[in-house]
Amino acid sequence: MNATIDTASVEPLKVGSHSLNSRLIVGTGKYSTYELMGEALERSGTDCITVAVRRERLIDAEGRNLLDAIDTSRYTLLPNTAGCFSAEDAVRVARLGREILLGLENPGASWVKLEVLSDTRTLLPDPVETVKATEQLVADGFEVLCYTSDDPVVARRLKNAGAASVMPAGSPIGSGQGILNPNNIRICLEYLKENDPDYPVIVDAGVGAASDVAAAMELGVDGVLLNTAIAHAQDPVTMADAMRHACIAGRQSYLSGRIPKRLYATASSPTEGVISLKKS
Ligand SMILES: CC(=O)[C@@H](O)[C@H](O)COP(=O)(O)O
Repeated sequence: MNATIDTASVEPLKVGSHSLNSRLIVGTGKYSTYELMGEALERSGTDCITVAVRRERLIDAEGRNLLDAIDTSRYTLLPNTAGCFSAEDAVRVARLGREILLGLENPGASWVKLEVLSDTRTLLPDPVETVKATEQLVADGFEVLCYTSDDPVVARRLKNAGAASVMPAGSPIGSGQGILNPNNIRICLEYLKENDPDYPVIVDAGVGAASDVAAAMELGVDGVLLNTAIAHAQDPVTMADAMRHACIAGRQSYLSGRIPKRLYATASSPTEGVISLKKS
């Protein structure tokens, strides 16, 4: 199956100096085998995949390097700082990721997905450390994509700190709860796109099913980043396909302009000039 056909029907996603054909960014963790991961990534139609830079995520139990299992000429890699709990740690890991990707001559060397977590139970982002790390990484020349909560005030701070994209969570990482607070995402969009309609806002984390991706895209976000919903699906490859369709459908639906919701019905066929039955 050719996974590139549908992506032509939506405009590219622009983030900093990068232009992506698919609006879906897919993670590389949690797959039972590298082979399954490769097939799912291909079927998702993505051209951008995110990779955790920490050694324990790059090298598996058999000593195989994740990057050897990926066709790095096909995807833009987005290194991420998963597993970091302080700005200092995240900045160090981001720099390490840049060195690795420079070695691979992958365009992903210029950017980083910043995750600075507060604790292992919730994996919620630490807003103070995230802002601090963003400032340092921007000063160091990175294009920073910030994983954050759906708090609009923090989202605005991150943009003001120079983030190339702000990525509010739909719900906690790996929880599969979908978009818990669409109104907060709406306010994030309003704050972040004020005077800057092309500023990229990407929902990152919490997706459980394809309908969550479509719902996020219909809110007007520019893309979705997800991992667990594909990797832990009973059939990851078919779920990847569903995610691809949902992302495109959600974007098209958003751009088409939905009808307003009404309390009462409006008839689908004309009520005027019809050889009429008696009105009751
Ligand atoms: C892969 C990655 O970067 C995750 O930390 C990300 O936030 C995705 O979350 P889900 O696994 O909930 O899709």
